[in-house]
Amino acid sequence: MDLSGGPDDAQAELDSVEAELELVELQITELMDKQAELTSRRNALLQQLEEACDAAQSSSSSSLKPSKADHVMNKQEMQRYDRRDFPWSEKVEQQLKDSFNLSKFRPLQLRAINLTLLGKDLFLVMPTGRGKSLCYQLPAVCSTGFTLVVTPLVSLMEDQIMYLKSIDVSAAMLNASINKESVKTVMAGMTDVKSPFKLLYVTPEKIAKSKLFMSRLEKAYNANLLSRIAVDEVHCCSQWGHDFRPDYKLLGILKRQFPKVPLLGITATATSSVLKDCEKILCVSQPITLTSSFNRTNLYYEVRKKNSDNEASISDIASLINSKYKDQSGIVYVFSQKDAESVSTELQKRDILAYPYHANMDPQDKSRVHHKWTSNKIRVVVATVAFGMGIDKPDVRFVIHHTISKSIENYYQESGRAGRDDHPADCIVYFGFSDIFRISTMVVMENTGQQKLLQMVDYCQNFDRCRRSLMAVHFDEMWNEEGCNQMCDTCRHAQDCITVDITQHARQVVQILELAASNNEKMTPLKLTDAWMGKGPAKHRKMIQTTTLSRLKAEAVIVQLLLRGYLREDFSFTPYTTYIYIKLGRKAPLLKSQAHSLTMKMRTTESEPAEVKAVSRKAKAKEGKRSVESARDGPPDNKKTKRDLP
Ligand SMILES: Nc1ncnc2c1ncn2[C@H]1C[C@H](O)[C@@H](COP(=O)(O)OP(=O)(O)OP(=O)(O)O)O1
Ligand SMILES: [Mg+2]
Ligand SMILES: [Zn+2]
Repeated sequence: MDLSGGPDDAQAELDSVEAELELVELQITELMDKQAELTSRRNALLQQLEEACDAAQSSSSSSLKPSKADHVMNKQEMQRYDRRDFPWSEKVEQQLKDSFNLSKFRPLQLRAINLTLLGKDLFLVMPTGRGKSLCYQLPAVCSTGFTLVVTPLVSLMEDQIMYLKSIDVSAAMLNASINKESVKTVMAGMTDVKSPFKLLYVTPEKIAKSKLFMSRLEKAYNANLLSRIAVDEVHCCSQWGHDFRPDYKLLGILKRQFPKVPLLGITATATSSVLKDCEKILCVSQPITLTSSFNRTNLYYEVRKKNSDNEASISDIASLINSKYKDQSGIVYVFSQKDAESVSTELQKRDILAYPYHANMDPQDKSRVHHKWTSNKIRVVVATVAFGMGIDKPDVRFVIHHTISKSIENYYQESGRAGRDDHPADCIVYFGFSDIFRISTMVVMENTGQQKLLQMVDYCQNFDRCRRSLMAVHFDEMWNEEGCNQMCDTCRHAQDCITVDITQHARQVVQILELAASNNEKMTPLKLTDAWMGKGPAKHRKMIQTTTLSRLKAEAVIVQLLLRGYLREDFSFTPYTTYIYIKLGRKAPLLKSQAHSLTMKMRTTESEPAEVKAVSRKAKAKEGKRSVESARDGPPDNKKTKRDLP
């Protein structure tokens, strides 16, 4: 080894080699991520092709195929459970009309009902508002004994019991608000061969904590009176589901103690990995999973930029409600209880009959608001997520998010309150930069909280892909772009979007953060944007290149850099609050390479500052070969600023 230049030179070269190695490793990681993404896409397509071939073969050949296990049946094999010649079919049809006053089944309902009546364990994944409850209510009415229904919320139970009473189906519930006398009556009814109720609703806590209840269940089981177990909102079993509830974890006892009773797990929002987890927790082996498309075809999805001025943002919402949705019923979702109070007051000031709803209100006040809204005495409920599962008003014409949801699953559930009568309805999110960080501090403790929030941000920041296609990813669904039918803003306004080169912008942001780090200064998202826009302290302005992008665009670039890993959030906890700072992400060093370039999609509807240039096809083709010259393509030197970075 030649150390003739002395140890200092060697050290300097070693540093530079190490820096370069780090860069190469990053590039390899990026390529490997891309490879994983493409491989998974290829596998999904191969599976789709295989299924299509299977289907073609089975319809063209009359010979019997070797029968597969039920839980891996393909679509054609599943169709035999849509028949109407089972021993119970006549009764099922009759009850559908006579008790439930419905004329026909919606997709998958009959299949689910036949499968559970055949005694199969079943997971049913169906979009919000599509009628999952019927899949256990109707079998309950057609079976001897009673169906045990596990439900996460007392309010859900009460709603269902109220509804069942109204159609003369006998149902009972056990929860903390039931008096001792009624508990006794219900417990006695569980083993009464005359079955005074067809459905018994309980919370998971009841099963986990009441030995008396478990012993009654056992008696009912031995007397063949426990006909079925339905676990509603089954995703609550899994830590990976968005509404995890610890007591759901103990429900495995049901299948272990009562193995002969068919179990029906129901949800609108479980991914396949969540379902696998639920399967383990509930101790069901290889249940049949019925999944209907998550797609609610009558819902129009749209994202709007939220005005950073609070008053103005509420005025935007109010004028929308007062014009497009005049006299119609809707929900405005907000971030906090405080927001629920203040936004509803502001909407009232603007002539909208709006009331707040949140977890901290008296139960009577909550049910009063719910009731008045259901009976159209008030038009708008301004609610936190407490107003969600089980809200079943058919004619909700709009669900507006004043603040983004904390995950796509949550958004799907919340927006799913709209249009349950199958008539068109709108789901609109107001997407604001500072809201991202408000929610971030709330979800920081959750294992996958940050990741899920960023997926929601990605949904909002996206301008070119169909909003439904982004949701499909979360429900493991293969998405065919035609399925949207122009029912989202990106499909409807696809032409309003261009690709812009943001490499130079990204470098400027990175430089600001490097400078801040060298001064031991922490940058909040607001401070970073201000500094970049030349609104920071004068001493900084001399040292950094400020941007001529509009604030909205500058924020969009920062969000994009966060989403792509060039920036990251960093949290600092005090006993009173959590602070959020922006730091360099793991991909930031890639920007050191002149060949590296970054693009993003932007809306053209807002006027474009000169330096954000659309990337032409030609330029894109050259992207791989970008060099020092293209780095000079950046913004013209801003007169106010001087480049003086270390
Ligand atoms: N076959 C049908 N025909 C017409 N309406 C139906 C049918 N089945 C159910 N419904 C109605 C009844 C309810 O008002 C509405 C929603 O049903 P429900 O069972 O509460 O939805 P869900 O449980 O799938 O939604 P969520 O996920 O929000 O709980 O649909
Ligand atoms: Mg339901
Ligand atoms: Zn679309």
